[in-house]
Amino acid sequence: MATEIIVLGAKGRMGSTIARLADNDPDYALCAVIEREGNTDGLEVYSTFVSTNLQDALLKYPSAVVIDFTVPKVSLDTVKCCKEVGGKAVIGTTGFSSEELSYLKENSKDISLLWAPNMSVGINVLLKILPQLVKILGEKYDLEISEIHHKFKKDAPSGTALKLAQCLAEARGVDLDKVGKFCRHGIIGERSSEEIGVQTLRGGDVVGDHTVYFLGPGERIEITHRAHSRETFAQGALRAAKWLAHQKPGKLYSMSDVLN
Ligand SMILES: NC(=O)C1=CN([C@@H]2O[C@H](COP(=O)(O)OP(=O)(O)OC[C@H]3O[C@@H](n4cnc5c(N)ncnc54)[C@H](O)[C@@H]3O)[C@@H](O)[C@H]2O)C=CC1
Ligand SMILES: O=C(O)C1=N[C@H](C(=O)O)C[C@H](O)C1
Repeated sequence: MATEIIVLGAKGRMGSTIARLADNDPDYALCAVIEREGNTDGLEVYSTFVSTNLQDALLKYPSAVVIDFTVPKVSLDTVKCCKEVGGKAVIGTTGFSSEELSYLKENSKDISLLWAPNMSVGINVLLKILPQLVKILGEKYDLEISEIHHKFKKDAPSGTALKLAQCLAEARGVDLDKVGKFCRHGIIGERSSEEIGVQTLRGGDVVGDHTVYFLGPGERIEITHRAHSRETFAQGALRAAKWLAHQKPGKLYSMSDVLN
């Protein structure tokens, strides 16, 4: 049976990619496309329910999974709405504060909720193998991350870079809030061995590049993931929705649960 989908932020770079793919794939039924008020022009191309109100769409299609790639404030409202009406949601939005992420976790006890800052297979496989590299290479290898994104991106560092940094910190058994180095400028002194640097570049139309560096004595390893197209994230989001449609609430799911 086709998985019913509601796409929120349907005119965005990600929302439009997801809506187009879902509309052309018999495994999915695009039940509704939602945009902010004053920004729905052109959405009639999908021949589906067009609205500025998620609650209306969820009441009409109670079994549908909401896919939300918008901004943090809107995604928090999505969670609230799903809780009130009884919906499920896949959230790809990044830039949440730690309090906002706690809100997602808290509500995942009551609604089926998945959040992942990067829905590509490649990044999620990388997250699985990084801890092994950290442990094998040991303390002599300094850990750094860089990310490049298009000039329209609003949050920094990227959600993926933060997730990668979190993964490295956990593998080393340290607290990212203490060892994360998000800016270097001026006479900063020598690098400490425990710090994990995260650097941001912005420009042009880069879809999303992430590099993890292991900088050791006499050598270095650089592992780079480059997204060639937003379709790689969109396919991940659709796969996550298909999976989430059959999950009960209980925890804040992530892509590692889907790809298991
Ligand atoms: N998890 C992942 O794999 C990925 C996550 N992202 C994240 O997804 C988010 C969106 O990225 P883009 O699509 O590039 O942004 P975008 O700015 O192109 O799209 C956001 C869309 O949300 C709409 N929107 C705003 N308020 C709304 C409301 N109240 N109701 C309905 N729609 C509303 C906007 O009008 C816009 O069309 C960002 O946080 C980005 O970092 C982006 C790519 C992949
Ligand atoms: O805003 C984007 O474009 C992207 N955002 C995500 C992030 O913040 O990590 C994922 C991807 O790299 C594209």
